[in-house]
Amino acid sequence: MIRGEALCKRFGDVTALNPTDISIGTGKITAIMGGSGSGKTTLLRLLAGLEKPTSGHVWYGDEDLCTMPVKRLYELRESMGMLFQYSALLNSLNVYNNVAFPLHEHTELAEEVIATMVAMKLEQVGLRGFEKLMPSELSGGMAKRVAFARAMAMDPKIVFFDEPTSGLDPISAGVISTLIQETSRKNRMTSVVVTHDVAAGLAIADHVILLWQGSIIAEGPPDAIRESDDARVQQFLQGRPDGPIPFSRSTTSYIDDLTHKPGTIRLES
Ligand SMILES: Nc1ncnc2c1ncn2[C@@H]1O[C@H](COP(=O)(O)OP(=O)(O)OP(=O)(O)O)[C@@H](O)[C@H]1O
Repeated sequence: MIRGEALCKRFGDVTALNPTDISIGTGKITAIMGGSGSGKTTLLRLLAGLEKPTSGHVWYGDEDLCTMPVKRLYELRESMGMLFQYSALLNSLNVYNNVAFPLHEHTELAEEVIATMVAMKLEQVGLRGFEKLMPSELSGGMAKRVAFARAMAMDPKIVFFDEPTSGLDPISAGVISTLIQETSRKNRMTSVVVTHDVAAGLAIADHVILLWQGSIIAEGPPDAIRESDDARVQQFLQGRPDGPIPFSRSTTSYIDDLTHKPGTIRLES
């Protein structure tokens, strides 16, 4: 179980995440959803230990990620996989070496063992036989699948996915969602998925967390979220432009900005 306790993150004047308590169930898929700028990626990065909270704790069992020695953090990272929005493949390495990268970095395994493991991971994502291609020769969907294979290379216990389906056509997005779901179930893997894709999030998750302006406004199993009577939740689920969630995030008066009143944005002269 991963547990965020009073987790809070501020960037200067911006509060990305208000103090938040959150539990991520072991072996479950948790989808973190919410509008743009609601704090999803910030929460994911805090849970993965990629960002330090302004205050609060991230507990992995009884160990606090935020205060543990760096050596222990690196050990823990070896049991984590990450798949980011922009695949982040290493451009100078072919598909084989991209997938093998964590195995080369973190293990002493013989190359033939690594080759077997890479073949298994590429088979899982339907790309066995594409080992020699370079990232520049892959479509967006293929690159995501290679990134998925790489994230799975070390058979992680926990995987963090940040917008795994963004920018993909519906079929490629469906392939990635199915891979997340099947791999999580088969390997009893803990998955945390940040997504804008409401349908995919609700379809694959065991538990959904819905954020708005840095706070959790709803959480629970997908059915409970679907049936929520919170107007903000329904506006988000239905993708309606009008409702309690405003389109504009500006806090200053438009007229004041246009007339350059003191305290509003000014152009450099
Ligand atoms: N490194 C940073 N420096 C300053 N502000 C940041 C930084 N990262 C995030 N923020 C701010 O924190 C808030 C939450 O950002 P975050 O990226 O977590 O939102 P999000 O829900 O993932 O948005 P999106 O879906 O658009 O990616 C936003 O107002 C954003 O501008």
